Amino acid sequence: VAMAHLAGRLAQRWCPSSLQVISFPVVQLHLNRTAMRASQKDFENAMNQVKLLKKDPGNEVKLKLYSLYKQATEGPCNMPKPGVFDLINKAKWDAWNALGNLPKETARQNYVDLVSSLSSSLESSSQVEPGTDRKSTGYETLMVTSEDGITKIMLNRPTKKNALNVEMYHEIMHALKAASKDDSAITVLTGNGDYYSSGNDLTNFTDIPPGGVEEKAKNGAILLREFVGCFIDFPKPLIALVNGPAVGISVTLLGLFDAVYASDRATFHTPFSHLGQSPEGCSSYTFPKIMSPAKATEMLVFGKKLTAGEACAQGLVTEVFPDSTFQKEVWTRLKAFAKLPPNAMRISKEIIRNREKEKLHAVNAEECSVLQGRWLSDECMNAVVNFLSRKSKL
Ligand SMILES: CCCCCCCCCCC/C=C/C(=O)SCCNC(=O)CCNC(=O)[C@H](O)C(C)(C)COP(=O)(O)OP(=O)(O)OC[C@H]1O[C@@H](n2cnc3c(N)ncnc32)[C@H](O)[C@@H]1OP(=O)(O)O
Repeated sequence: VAMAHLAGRLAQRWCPSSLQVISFPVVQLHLNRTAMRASQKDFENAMNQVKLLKKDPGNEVKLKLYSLYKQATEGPCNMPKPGVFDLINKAKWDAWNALGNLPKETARQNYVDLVSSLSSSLESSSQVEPGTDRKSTGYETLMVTSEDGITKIMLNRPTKKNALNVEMYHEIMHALKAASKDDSAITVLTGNGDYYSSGNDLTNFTDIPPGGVEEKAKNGAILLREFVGCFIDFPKPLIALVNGPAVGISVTLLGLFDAVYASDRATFHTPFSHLGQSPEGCSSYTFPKIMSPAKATEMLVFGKKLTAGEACAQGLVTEVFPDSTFQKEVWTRLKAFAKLPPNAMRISKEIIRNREKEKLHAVNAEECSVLQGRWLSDECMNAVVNFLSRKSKL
């Protein structure tokens, strides 16, 4: 009740004059002209574009804009944390602080990318006919952009370390289906902020439907099976850019990608036993094949966290880059890949992957069915309650 009350107060304070939060970074603009770089002009243009947005992009996006602006202009957050009752400033501080040591240049680029995706999605969503699926143009939990033959799907809940809530599972499936049909040659999945993803959002376990926990677990297994199925069936080269730590399902899915590039800040952690759960994303099959059964056991059963270097040595990661040059180096490479003949790439992927597809779908079905049982276990319920009660979320 207290949380709902706080959320209501936040919404009341933020909703009225649509762009209240995003106007803040704009009026506080103090450009450090001596530090100008190539993208400074884009950054300034993006700030102007923000003022012209016709629709309110929502509080989560406005906080994102605010935090990227602060990171791009001032660097990592070193302000004292506002008190718990200073709700708006605390939310802003949290968003900025969540960016950790994200370099100023990357923050500036992310700000520009975010504004560009907003401008196109909010403009075109105002043109869609009534009844058209709004998610084909605007996403709540993702930033999807397509240029230079590359569709980029960016997980966009940085203040929650890009944890996958139910909406995000649906939006990723939607984005993958759209990317499989668009005219891009390759598709990239990455994370916004300091994390790639912290895996399944543990609050997914909290809203229990009238049918009780059994119904919840059954629906969860159906959703998970469909979600992983989209990765198994994805027809174009699918590349993960692991920009920071990855946890749980965001790690296991990597076995279904065609290439995995990681920043040296990334770590790979699958604490399934700690959570009373079991492996998914076909990792019970792909990981032993990729890295040997014993190494897979260390990760999937004992929850050993790997550095990017270790994950690369074990074949889960294709190549590791220093964080400071990660974005520049991988995007140069991806742009070159995207110029290759797209049909040849699809066909080559097909021949590499297709003979495994049936097996992967069977593994996926089995893993989901086992997890459905785990979600009802005391071990799992206790672990989720422990996480959520850590900060009085229950
Ligand atoms: C029956 C249910 C059906 C469900 C629907 C289908 C589900 C399919 C499920 C597929 C199976 C997937 C399995 C997994 O992925 S297992 C892995 C789950 N993830 C975790 O256990 C990670 C939990 N998070 C953490 O340990 C830490 O947050 C982390 C180490 C990632 C970062 O720590 P740090 O101290 O740096 O930051 P905070 O903890 O303060 O995090 C910032 C805020 O983000 C929230 N957060 C982060 N991760 C999650 C998460 N996974 N779930 C929910 N919330 C998360 C965190 O609470 C903070 O929020 P506040 O600022 O509001 O406090």
